[in-house]
Amino acid sequence: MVEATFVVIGGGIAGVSCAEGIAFLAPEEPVILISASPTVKKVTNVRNLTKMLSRFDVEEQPGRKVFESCPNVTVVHDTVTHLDHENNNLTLSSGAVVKYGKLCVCTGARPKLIAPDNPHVLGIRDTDSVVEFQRRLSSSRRVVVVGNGGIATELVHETSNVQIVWVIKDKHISATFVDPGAAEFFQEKLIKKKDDDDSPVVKRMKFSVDRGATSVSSGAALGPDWHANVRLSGLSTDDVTVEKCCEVSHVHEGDDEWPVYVELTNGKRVGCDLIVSATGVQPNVEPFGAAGARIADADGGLIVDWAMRTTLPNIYAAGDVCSADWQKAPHWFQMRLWTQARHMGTYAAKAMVYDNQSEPFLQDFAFELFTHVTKLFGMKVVLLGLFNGQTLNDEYEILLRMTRGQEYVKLILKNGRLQGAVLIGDTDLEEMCENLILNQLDLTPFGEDLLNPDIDIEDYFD
Ligand SMILES: Cc1cc2nc3c(=O)[nH]c(=O)nc-3n(C[C@H](O)[C@H](O)[C@H](O)COP(=O)(O)OP(=O)(O)OC[C@H]3O[C@@H](n4cnc5c(N)ncnc54)[C@H](O)[C@@H]3O)c2cc1C
Ligand SMILES: NC(=O)C1=CN([C@@H]2O[C@H](COP(=O)(O)OP(=O)(O)OC[C@H]3O[C@@H](n4cnc5c(N)ncnc54)[C@H](O)[C@@H]3O)[C@@H](O)[C@H]2O)C=CC1
Repeated sequence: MVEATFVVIGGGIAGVSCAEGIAFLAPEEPVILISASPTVKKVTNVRNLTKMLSRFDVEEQPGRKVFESCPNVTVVHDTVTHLDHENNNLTLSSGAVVKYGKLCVCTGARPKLIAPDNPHVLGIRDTDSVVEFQRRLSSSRRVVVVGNGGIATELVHETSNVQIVWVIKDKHISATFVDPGAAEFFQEKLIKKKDDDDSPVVKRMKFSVDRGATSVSSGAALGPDWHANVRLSGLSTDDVTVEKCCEVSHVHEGDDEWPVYVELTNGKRVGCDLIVSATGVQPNVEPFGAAGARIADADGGLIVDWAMRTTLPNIYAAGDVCSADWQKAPHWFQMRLWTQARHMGTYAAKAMVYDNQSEPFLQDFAFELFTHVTKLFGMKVVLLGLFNGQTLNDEYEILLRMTRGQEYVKLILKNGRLQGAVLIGDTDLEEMCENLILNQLDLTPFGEDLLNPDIDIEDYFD
């Protein structure tokens, strides 16, 4: 049996940030990081766009290299198969037993697939799954993409030479991140230009709305721009058909024409070579058995309090595997994203080191405001605060500014105060919006001038 004061499970962003944080705060204490993946994720090149909004790169590196400057951290490449929380120990697939003083579970999540046992259904999570997708796509004429979140949006934009049937539950595309107005704005962006092709490729969009319808592998999740160096190309010509307000009701065996068919709740039957299920994630809690299930919420995430503590003694959790269950700041909520995985991992380290010590510690400022920067359809997208009016029960006003093909700015206001913002394109408004959400200044005197491009509103607030 090996033993360490601190043990972290998971070599993704949350686990590595947690182990790095402990190594910094408690350099004399032994730390063991256990990762099922041979490489671990290292956050590099952090660029702060505002006080709270940052961008970074993620590199996959051997664990030894990532922690070469942290002699108290040992990286073990193995899989945890069992937790004995009464005796504070873990069993690994090699049979080894690791005893912990404090444990942080950062085992991430895996794709929640619509038909997990069907060989024609694929989920995207780690490098292996992308390689598999790339291989299968290269011999595909038509792919059905199910889901309307980040992965589906990226795939529809990034793949070429293939017919795509995009099956979404909602009335508009990319609904996880944007409203119908921004979705409309993006449709024009489906005219894309690929580096490997001199002429622009025009994506034709056909929409079909059924208004009556109601609406795996052990690697770490991919990093930013994961598709940048991967050629995702099929065997046909570009064509995207969006099937709105519907779901897949059945997956049927194929015939001479198509290897597989999906039946949709709008009554259509679509033949294809491959189905990508981009339908969200499911936290990895299986190794924690009945105890894990007891301390998880309905979505399967390990419930954590404001100090990232689960309800089991000495066990913390961070990143995609956990479900935040504390009195949240008015403009923050959880989404399973890498900035949150990083903040949670770093903050769990602080909680693990300082818990039970007389020195009190406060919750990190990162949990005051939801921030996310990403790219959708090749455009910069910044999401701040209650960007979709979350928790406001439709009691808010919207201020909108749009320049076709260039920018889309949506501000969410309640009682004259800014609650959230969607900033698409190079708007340069992120800092101002962040400040206005945090300080809750009454903006009523400005009216619509808040978004008047001829008035430099930032001068008022500096
Ligand atoms: C295709 C794709 C694109 C994405 N794009 C974005 C984006 O643009 N912006 C964004 O913010 N987020 C994005 N995300 C989400 C982001 O990647 C995740 O939220 C984040 O990486 C989660 O980090 P994590 O450390 O919690 O989990 P993971 O990265 O999943 O890491 C979990 C780790 O735990 C290990 N593990 C699991 N079980 C065990 C076990 N039993 N024993 C030992 N080790 C174990 C795994 O090997 C892995 O190392 C994307 C995700 C995907 C899949
Ligand atoms: N740019 C970004 O920020 C990106 C973030 N991600 C993150 O990676 C993770 C996985 O991404 P996604 O799978 O896109 O998850 P997601 O949670 O973003 O979206 C899931 C989508 O699937 C739909 N869905 C769920 N069950 C369905 C069903 N049975 N039939 C049809 N549709 C169904 C939901 O309505 C939703 O649109 C998420 O945590 C996501 O936030 C992924 C890619 C890019």
